[in-house]
Amino acid sequence: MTESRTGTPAGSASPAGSATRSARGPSETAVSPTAAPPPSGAAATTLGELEARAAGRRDRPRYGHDALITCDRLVRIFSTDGVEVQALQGLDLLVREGELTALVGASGSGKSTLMNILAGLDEPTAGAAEVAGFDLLAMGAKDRLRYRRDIVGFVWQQTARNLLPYLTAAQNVALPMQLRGRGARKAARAERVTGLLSLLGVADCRDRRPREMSGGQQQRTAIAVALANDPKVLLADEPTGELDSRTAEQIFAAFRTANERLGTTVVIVTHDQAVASEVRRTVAIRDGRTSTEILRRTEVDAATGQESVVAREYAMLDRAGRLQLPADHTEALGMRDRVVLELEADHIGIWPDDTAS
Ligand SMILES: Nc1ncnc2c1ncn2[C@@H]1O[C@H](COP(=O)(O)OP(=O)(O)OP(=O)(O)O)[C@@H](O)[C@H]1O
Repeated sequence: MTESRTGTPAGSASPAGSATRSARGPSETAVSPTAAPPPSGAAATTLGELEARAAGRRDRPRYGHDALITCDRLVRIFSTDGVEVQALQGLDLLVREGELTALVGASGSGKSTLMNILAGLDEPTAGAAEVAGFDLLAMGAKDRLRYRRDIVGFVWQQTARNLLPYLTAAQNVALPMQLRGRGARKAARAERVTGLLSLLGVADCRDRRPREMSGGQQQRTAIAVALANDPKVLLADEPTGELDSRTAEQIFAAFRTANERLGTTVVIVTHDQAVASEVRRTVAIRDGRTSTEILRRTEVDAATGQESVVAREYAMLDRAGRLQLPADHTEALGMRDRVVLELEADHIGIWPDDTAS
């Protein structure tokens, strides 16, 4: 430990803060390019340099420019009987087109709140949210309707909520297309219904009503309904919550099929660890913010040619430079309230507050 370390509240470390004192190493500029004072004797920053720096910032691509879903410091506050609950507390999330992402998190962490906002069913209190070019805070009633009909499809946990009980599977799938009321003719619609039901493995259920189907068949039909109008994004909130683990696996396979065969971007909220570990990207939400992310990739052993999936966990650094440290890490080292940071050439060290004892 050296004097250059900076105390920072534990669980929300701000590396940008540490760079101001620990000004050394190649990563210094990447962390806080403007914070370090010029070395003594160095020429003061010229007006030209300042202008060039400002122009560089102007020309930087905007946050989320290449993402299909962008949540930028999203806040949702619920007020009931004078009590405020901050369900989302500045959540950042980017999802690129074609991704299949699982969202996990403890009960009450804000997952459903986020899904309802992305589905266009609820509006955030502050921040920005954009999906496929639709600004979810600014869109009017007409755009909201078009957004919910054409851009997003939704599958709920409760199988009964996804399908109309008095319609057959085929009629349920045809309904969103009929409600859209333009484009495809009747024959083309019927062909799409048949195609979706067989893609999802429930062609044999086409003339059955929901009560004549198993829970798994109902959820697969629900995915077909959600895909009827060829949405860009398919959202699902605990879609396997009411199913046994084998059926849950089949439902998850159906989401994967939609993702791989139709190119639909899929975001699934799940408690099911087996489901979460099946996807390439799992994002964890904690206290209304994205906290950690697990990325999985396939590696091929150069010697044996054998393939294996390698998972790596990342902590999220938000746009304000805040880093959420996993609770098991901070608890293991007795980190509370403040930690000590040190900027090194290729990493930032974090230590428990040595004045605490
Ligand atoms: N309509 C509402 N009115 C008041 N508070 C709400 C409302 N909806 C959600 N909340 C609160 O916001 C917080 C986040 O809730 P949310 O349902 O998003 O969590 P979750 O992560 O989906 O939980 P679970 O896994 O149990 O479904 C909770 O404290 C919840 O009580």
